Amino acid sequence: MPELEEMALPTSLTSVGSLSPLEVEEILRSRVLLDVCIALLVFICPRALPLVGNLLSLNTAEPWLSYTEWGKKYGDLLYVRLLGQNFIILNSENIARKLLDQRSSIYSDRPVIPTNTLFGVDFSTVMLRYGDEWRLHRKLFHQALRPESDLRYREVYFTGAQRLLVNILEAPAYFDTHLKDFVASNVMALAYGYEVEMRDDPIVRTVRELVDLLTKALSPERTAALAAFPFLQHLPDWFPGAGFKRQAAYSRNAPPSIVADCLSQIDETVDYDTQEFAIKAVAATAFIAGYETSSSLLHSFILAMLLYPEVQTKAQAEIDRVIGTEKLPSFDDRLSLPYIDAVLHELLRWSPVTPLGIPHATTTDDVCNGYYIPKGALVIINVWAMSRNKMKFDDTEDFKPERFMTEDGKLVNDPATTSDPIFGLGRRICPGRFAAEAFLWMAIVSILSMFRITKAKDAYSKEIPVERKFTTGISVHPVDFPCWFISRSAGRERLIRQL
Ligand code: HEM
Repeated sequence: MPELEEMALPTSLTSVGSLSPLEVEEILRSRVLLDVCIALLVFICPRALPLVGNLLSLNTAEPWLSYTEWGKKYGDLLYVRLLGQNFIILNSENIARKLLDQRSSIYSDRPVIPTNTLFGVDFSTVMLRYGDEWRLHRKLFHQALRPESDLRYREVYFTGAQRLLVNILEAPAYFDTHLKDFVASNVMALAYGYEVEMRDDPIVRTVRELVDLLTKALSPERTAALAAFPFLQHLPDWFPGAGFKRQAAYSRNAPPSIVADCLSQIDETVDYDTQEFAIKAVAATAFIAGYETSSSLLHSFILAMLLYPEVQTKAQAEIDRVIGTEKLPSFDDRLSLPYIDAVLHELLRWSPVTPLGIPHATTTDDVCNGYYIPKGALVIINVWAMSRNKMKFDDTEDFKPERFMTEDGKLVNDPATTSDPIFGLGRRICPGRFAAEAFLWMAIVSILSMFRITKAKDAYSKEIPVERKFTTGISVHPVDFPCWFISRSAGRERLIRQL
């Protein structure tokens, strides 16, 4: 494989970790890093396609298991040069905070990834280069999704959770679809103030298919198929709300949403078109960025409850003790339910949905701990390794909410759930984190209050084993598994059936 020679480190750079071609190959076994690389690789050098084929044939099952090893083997900062592109991999939270938080003016760009343009999603906040357009997007997100705005959406999350429970009661085998619909309804409400139908909403279905396609698009083997879907370049027009034009007055009476908030704040005297395009883009991004990540986490939550029934029992005991067995939990109960918050925090740690974050890029050269980091380098946040930091957490593969509880049963406050590296770092940190953690909490507490989740049984009444397995890609999702939902409260069932 002669091309691998090119991956060796150039002597002009002070290498962070000096890797032999074999070691580089080992790192490339990670399918997720590969996903990032391939998109760039095909862009930088189309002739590299045969190499892409070779790399894809590597054994890539459970790639993140090796992410924890990188730090141990190569240190906190790892440098890989691949076909002319510099990759810096941050393996520890300390170093990541030092660079991305404290030197955020250098580390807040994004690499140019050709799939975005091909799929017509280059408008998305997530992949915008560091500059004025991105700043305008962040301002709009901040107006709509800052922590104080959360209160306005509580009713939406609560109603959505009740619908989720009804859907699971009626068609438990499709729980994954119901979880996705729950997330979709929240994100649609956040973005557009749009109230989705109880089940199988046509707009949600269309957008869900699109997001599925986009998630797959980031996987390298699909790159070749991109040119086949030029219609996706018209993506923003597919979204509800895209038809609005100069309706700022109308929006003031509309339900709260990103679009309504932004329209009501629009400055009609300056550059209206730029602002209007940014509002559409921000709303569409909210769906793309929030949907897959949040529904994957909820699917992982069900998996964790199956694999750790003792955690489920403890959480349900807390709910029944605090609110009784007849009432449905609401946000007013949150402070009295610390263990449920610990479950949420542990879920984020146990199942980092984007194990290598979303790559940042440097805007100028930098030096860190005596190492030279070049301008334009791709900066990968090894979230997986951070969540497996043995200095911070013991038994890292176990689901143990107790690690976020004090001995006297209080929640450990520091750090807050929303500052978990799963939401990224620095200026590009996820602006949807406050909303996401609120509606995830609502879903978790509602499901636990209503159902005992157990392993499914086969025709011989034998439990069907469940394993913790995830798909690969830039964001990961648990592989489908069967399970049963057993109603635990006739009183609660009556309440939600009144809907
Ligand atoms: C649990 C669910 C979620 C997770 C785990 C998550 C995770 C992330 C991560 C890792 C990033 C990249 C941060 C970085 O570059 O350092 C990100 C960016 C982003 N997320 Fe989220 N996210 C979630 C939910 C949401 C929701 C619900 C929304 C919107 C309503 C949202 C909107 C965004 C946007 C707009 C960006 C791009 C920020 C930028 O590039 O400046 N996310 N998210």
